[in-house]
Amino acid sequence: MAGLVVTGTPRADLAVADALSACGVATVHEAQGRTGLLGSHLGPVWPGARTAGTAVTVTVAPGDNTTIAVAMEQCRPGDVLVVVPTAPCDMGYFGDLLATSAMARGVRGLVIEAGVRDVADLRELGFPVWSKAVSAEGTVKGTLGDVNVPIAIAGQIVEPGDVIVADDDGVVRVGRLKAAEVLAASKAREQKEAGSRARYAAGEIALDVNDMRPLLRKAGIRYVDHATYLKEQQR
Ligand SMILES: O=C([O-])CC(=O)C(=O)O
Ligand SMILES: [Mg+2]
Repeated sequence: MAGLVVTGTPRADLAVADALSACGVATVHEAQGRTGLLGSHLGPVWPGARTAGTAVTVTVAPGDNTTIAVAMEQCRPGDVLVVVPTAPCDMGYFGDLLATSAMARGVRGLVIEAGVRDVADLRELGFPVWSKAVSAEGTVKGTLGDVNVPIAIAGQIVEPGDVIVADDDGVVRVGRLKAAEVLAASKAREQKEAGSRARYAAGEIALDVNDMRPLLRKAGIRYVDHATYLKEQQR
């Protein structure tokens, strides 16, 4: 039965969320063992959007945004709304009015596996949104979903209070209790990449920076000069 609103959900540490945001989605995804990435069909509705915060999870009935209004009351500064319909329906559940309300409550963004509208206003407001679709078609009100229960969205399970990190590359979820560990791994990866970047800038190529030559030999790579290649073709 829908209509459940769980209150008092523990949240991940916002300082850790901010530090993960500085590392970026790609680094965080790699650092947590290439897990947690939401499907690439969720993209930023305006370029340059970047956020991180703690998930307030929301299920909505298809074509009905009632539960987003219910969830807004549960939001605290630093939260990110993570919304999925209980059956696919890409209508515009969220626009500039709900964004204005969210910003007033300190909500840092929206991730939704469905549609949003008023995109020019969302960009103007600077409210970051990652969605599956843009649709001017509005939703109705009256049927309930749930707030702050675990949800399946874009191929991942998101638990309320998890860290959500989102930027131009997509959206990644980091488990609340793993966040500090993933941050340490992300920082280590950033340091390693800084070393690689310096070598690339100095003219080295990936084959050497990543020590790939033994791997190529094992895979059977063969270099032939052009004349030999032609002769081989004529055989
Ligand atoms: O009001 C709605 O249903 C969604 C919307 O367009 C807004 O938030 O501005
Ligand atoms: Mg609107």
